[in-house]
Amino acid sequence: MGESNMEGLIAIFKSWFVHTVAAFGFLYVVLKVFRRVRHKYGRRPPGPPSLPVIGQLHHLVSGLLHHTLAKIAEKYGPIMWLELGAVGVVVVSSSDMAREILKAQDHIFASRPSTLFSDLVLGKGQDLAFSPLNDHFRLVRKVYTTQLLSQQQIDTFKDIIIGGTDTSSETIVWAMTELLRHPNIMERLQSELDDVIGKERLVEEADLQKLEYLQAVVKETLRLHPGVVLGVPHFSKEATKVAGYDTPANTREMLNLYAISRDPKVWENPLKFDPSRFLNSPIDVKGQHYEVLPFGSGRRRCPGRTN
Ligand code: HEM
Repeated sequence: MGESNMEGLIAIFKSWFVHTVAAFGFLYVVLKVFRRVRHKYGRRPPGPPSLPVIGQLHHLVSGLLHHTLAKIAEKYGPIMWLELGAVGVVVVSSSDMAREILKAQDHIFASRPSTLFSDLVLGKGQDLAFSPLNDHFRLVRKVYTTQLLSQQQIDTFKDIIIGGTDTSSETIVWAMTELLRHPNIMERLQSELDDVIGKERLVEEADLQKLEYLQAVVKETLRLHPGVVLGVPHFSKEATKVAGYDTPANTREMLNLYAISRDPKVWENPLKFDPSRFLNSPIDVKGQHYEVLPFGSGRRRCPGRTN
């Protein structure tokens, strides 16, 4: 091998060496930056592709929000991370994830976000529904449940309580709609009322225990048509982990109550209005069973829910 060939080989080796070292150096820096970013933001729940500035807002512009979110969840799973402009939102669409948020980590997720509406109209979290989780909340909640919503007070204030009028009347309208759509169910309900109450008097609260089928009709109505389809937004001040994913501090949580109670993995024939699924079933709608949560659950569950 001539001297010039040898020099050529050395030059190639040097250039290869320099490039390899540079490539490793670059990789090292990239990994360091990636690690730092990952450390800061963690492993977020999955979600649809986002755009600069608006985040994932463009996925939500058409259709009803709870329908759209249910559709997106079919692809990305029961816990999703959405950035709506500058606002980070965790969207929950299954009973297992709801149990995690409303039970296992209720102490972290039980606050409420401040919104323009709650600040301007409701006086910066002074009302119960939008109060952050603080001493004021605990006091108002106690007064609400022990004084304002005691049976005696309900009888007095029945017509002036604003919080639940829309939800309650909507539920009645949905029940009537489903009964008109299903004459056989209407007949069965009428025959229960005839047997237990008769035709001479109206139903009283004390009768409800004996009206099993009526209770099942109400539960099935609330399952298919929860009055507050996306619940009231929750807010977490602390960073935490849910199902192995990192959720950062100052995040809103949206519970798609509509999607949860129509989950085909939990409910057989979920779109069918069938009150008999609640007969002889331990599943109730009061917030202990995460398969159906029309009143939410945990610290922020609806205080207007009666027994
Ligand atoms: C069918 C009727 C109703 C439905 C479906 C319903 C549903 C709900 C839901 C889903 C929540 C949010 C729970 C959560 O954040 O986890 C809620 C909260 C609330 N509801 Fe109801 N509700 C109904 C009737 C009522 C009535 C009659 C009242 C008042 C008398 C009422 C007062 C409230 C209040 C004050 C909150 C906020 C509680 C808090 O943030 O601590 N609701 N309701």
